[in-house]
Amino acid sequence: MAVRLSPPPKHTLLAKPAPFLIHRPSTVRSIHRPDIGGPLFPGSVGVSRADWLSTCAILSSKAAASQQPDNADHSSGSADETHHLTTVNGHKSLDLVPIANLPKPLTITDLSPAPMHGNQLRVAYQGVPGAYSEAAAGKAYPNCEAIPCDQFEVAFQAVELWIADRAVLPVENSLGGSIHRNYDLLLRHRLHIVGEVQLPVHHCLLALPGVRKEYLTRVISHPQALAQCELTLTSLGLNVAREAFDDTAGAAEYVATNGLRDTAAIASARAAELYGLQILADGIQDDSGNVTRFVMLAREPIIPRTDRPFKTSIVFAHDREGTSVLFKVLSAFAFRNISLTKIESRPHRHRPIRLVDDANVGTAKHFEYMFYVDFEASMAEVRAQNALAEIQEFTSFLRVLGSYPMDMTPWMAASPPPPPPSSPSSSPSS
Ligand SMILES: O=C(O)C(=O)C[C@]1(C(=O)O)C=C[C@@H](O)C=C1
Repeated sequence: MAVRLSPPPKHTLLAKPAPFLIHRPSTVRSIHRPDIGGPLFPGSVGVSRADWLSTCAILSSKAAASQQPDNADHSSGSADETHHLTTVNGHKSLDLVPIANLPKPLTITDLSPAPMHGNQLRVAYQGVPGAYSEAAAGKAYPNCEAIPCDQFEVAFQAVELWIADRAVLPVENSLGGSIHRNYDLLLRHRLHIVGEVQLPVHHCLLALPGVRKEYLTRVISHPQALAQCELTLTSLGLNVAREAFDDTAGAAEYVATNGLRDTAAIASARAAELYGLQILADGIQDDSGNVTRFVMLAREPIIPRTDRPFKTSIVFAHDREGTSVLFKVLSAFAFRNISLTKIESRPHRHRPIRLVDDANVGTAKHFEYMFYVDFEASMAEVRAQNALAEIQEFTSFLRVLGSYPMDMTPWMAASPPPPPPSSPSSSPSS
């Protein structure tokens, strides 16, 4: 059963910010922890699971101590965030399309006690079967049972409530940039990043059989997919409106179930197969090397190691005037020869604006940010521990989101997609 949170619009680009609040009083600065008998980051390389868990817990507790509860938001954020669009049920469907057999995405109201399951790993993703996120789940966890969820938020909660064991969620695309919604949700929820997977994304223009490009008046898809194909759509000479949809495969399903002959969807070849659509154009992403990076989330962190390349993701905020804090943070990595692979800033929802009073020139309004940084080192390395210990001295909030193996799989633009994982209705759990 798929009961939805609220009757959502079919498509939207409107943003409603998620009002999460997070702040730690600036007095909590010391890295010396008498309660654990020493410094936060012990200088030993081989951390035990208990050490690592307590390190995470300590960092997390700083956030938890000052985080204000907020359950009010279940809606979408900015244009490249997820939107509350419904998949289309109960509409006329094509005879050839076995859509009724496909699993329906989980919704907030489905998040009740975990169902019985076998020993197959259950992996939550956002979207419906045929979404790139489903393929990413299959690449991250071959042979998993992929569980579709209608929103990113639901995928987080599915893991927290033991309905799923893992979630695999997109965080950035090489053309479209960051998926901001998931950055915000990483902070609001308590899951740990335990891995990453990079998926080549090969888009197709899909329409009902017999439909020609000239018939099209609109193209629907996930905002990221629309952004990734913008130039190609124009060069194809399509004079069409672009409309945002919850996920690429959901857009394909919508075209199919509603018999729309003036609308095409941007989605995967697998979505074409699942929903009985024809491929009008193949490889329409603006760059053949288009790739989306997904993170794997779990309730427990993994023990960081040093025997293979690791990446660590952190988020921090500071409450000091001036510009030097960011410089100091970056220096803490640079001095230790630690490469950063990503830096992202998001509004500091608790204190988005700081007024700086300058008697001579008026009142300046500075925006405040949460900074997300990924760096190439394992938390089992002393240099990473020392870098974070130093950073904690001049930040007001610091949390390790995860320390996890880097995705080192060789990647070629033309490589075939991984085989799809099984889904609840297509293969019984063992
Ligand atoms: O809509 C899908 O198929 C998704 O899996 C989502 C998503 C995204 O959020 O960026 C994932 C990969 C592609 O970059 C396009 C869309």
